[in-house]
Amino acid sequence: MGIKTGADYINRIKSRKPEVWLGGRVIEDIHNEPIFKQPIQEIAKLYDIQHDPEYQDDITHICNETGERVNNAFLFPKTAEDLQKRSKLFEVYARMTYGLMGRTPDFLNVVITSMAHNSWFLDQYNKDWSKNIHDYYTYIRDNDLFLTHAIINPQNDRSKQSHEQKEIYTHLGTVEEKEEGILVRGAKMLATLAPITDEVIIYSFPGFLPGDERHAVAFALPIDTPGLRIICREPMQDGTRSIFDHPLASRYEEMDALLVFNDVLVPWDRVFLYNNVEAANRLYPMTGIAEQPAHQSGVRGYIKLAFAVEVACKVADSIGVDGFLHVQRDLGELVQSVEVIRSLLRVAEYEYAINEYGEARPNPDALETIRGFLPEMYPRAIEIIQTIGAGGLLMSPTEADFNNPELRVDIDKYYGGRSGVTAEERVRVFKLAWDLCGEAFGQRLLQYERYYTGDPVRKRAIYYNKYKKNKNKNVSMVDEVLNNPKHVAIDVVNQ
Ligand SMILES: Cc1cc2nc3c(=O)[nH]c(=O)nc-3n(C[C@H](O)[C@H](O)[C@H](O)COP(=O)(O)OP(=O)(O)OC[C@H]3O[C@@H](n4cnc5c(N)ncnc54)[C@H](O)[C@@H]3O)c2cc1C
Ligand SMILES: O=C(O)Cc1ccc(O)c(O)c1
Repeated sequence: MGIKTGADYINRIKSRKPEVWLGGRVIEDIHNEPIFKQPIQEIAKLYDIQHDPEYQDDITHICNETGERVNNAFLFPKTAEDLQKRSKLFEVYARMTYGLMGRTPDFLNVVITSMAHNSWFLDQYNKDWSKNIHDYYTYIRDNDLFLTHAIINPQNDRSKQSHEQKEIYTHLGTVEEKEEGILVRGAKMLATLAPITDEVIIYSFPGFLPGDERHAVAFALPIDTPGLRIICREPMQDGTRSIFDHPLASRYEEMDALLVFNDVLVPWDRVFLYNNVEAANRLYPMTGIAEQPAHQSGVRGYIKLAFAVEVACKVADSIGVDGFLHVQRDLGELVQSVEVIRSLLRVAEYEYAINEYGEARPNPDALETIRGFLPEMYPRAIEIIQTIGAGGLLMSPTEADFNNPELRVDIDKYYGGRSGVTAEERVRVFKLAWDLCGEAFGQRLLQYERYYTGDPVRKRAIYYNKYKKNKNKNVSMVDEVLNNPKHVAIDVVNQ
């Protein structure tokens, strides 16, 4: 067992019956639901290219343990070469989806790999937990499964801890221990792509306090486990819009969902952490599940930013405005922002460190800096597309208009771009741009970039506080220039 095909993935979707709610109804046939059809095809492509000689060596390897070919997301990174192999996988998957799908299978498969690789951490608390994550890693690696995750509590009252919410099981928590496992109840968000995945893993960002014990759990389950209800947000498209009119929104929408656990049984062998506030708070910082997937996020974000920047340049060129100085200034800024992220990724990959457990981790400062700046650079790219495209972004005729011969003459005349750019060429670029910068689809992509890795405000504050702590340990240049006699300047004024 090892790499699977797109058809294998689609067959798994067909055989599962998760309880998915969308627009007030239960979706009986996920595979044939128009809203999910195209995204399923996009994920299937990622499975298929594992078998394509053009990509295979870049994104898969032979597993030492089984001798089977498996995806590079399952590699325990021990060397710089391993990090490069992973980076190549992230880049190939991101290029296939233009960085617009954030939670392709590589993301969570890297999370699971990282947890399993660092199972020494769980060992300190409970040997069963570390065995469970190892077995789970082997299971998803060998069956090449696709996961979603939900690590945030629903936004009820953020001024209170989980155990202080109005009702005790608003945030997901353990109800009781059973012979077969633990019974869990309550909700967790925001599970991207949940309806079209195989499994879900639950863990949490740190933030538990004493009293939150019942909420301090981590586990994984099949997505169609009885009692697990998936409530989808309103779709950004209806699944019937044409690729001509919505070249991106018609293909790359990632559904997001709230997960409600109605007394769901988690078998003991799927429990990775339970009833332990300290372990739950340390899981994220200690098991590499911040840095390793942040490498994926960084590469994917780089491709998405580069794509948006190319769209901005094409919009400007197609209507002949890129000769104006202020437009060149804005486009130059965007091209440089792509270079900043590309350079940070190189630092992350080349200035890696091997920890005492033999795991290679990309440079965390470079990754954290990407996390800090992408949520500013990507919205800026979108804003620049909006200001360069201006009114024209709203004025594109539809595919049906193009197909009507009575209108076509006017369309060809009045919708053409600068010399050499036909009406169809210009309109197609503008429709692409509108999907990114105007449509609800594009607004979600923006929101994703701001929040996929947590609240950017608190992330920056945490980073600053870490810097301050380390800075105090090192020699301060300011103290040195003021106090070190070797560096004190001769006081020429008073001499
Ligand atoms: C499109 C999209 C897809 C996502 N996909 C996933 C996914 O697949 N899986 C997953 O688990 N998560 C996913 N996330 C969720 C993501 O992890 C959260 O959005 C993120 O952690 C922020 O949490 P929140 O949205 O609950 O915002 P909140 O934490 O509620 O923040 C709301 C506002 O209040 C402020 N605030 C709240 N609490 C505090 C505090 N204690 N101190 C100071 N300020 C505070 C914040 O600064 C912010 O301005 C996704 C998010 C988006 C937007
Ligand atoms: O922080 C990152 O950039 C990567 C990331 C995002 C969301 C997660 O759930 C996670 O474990 C890691």
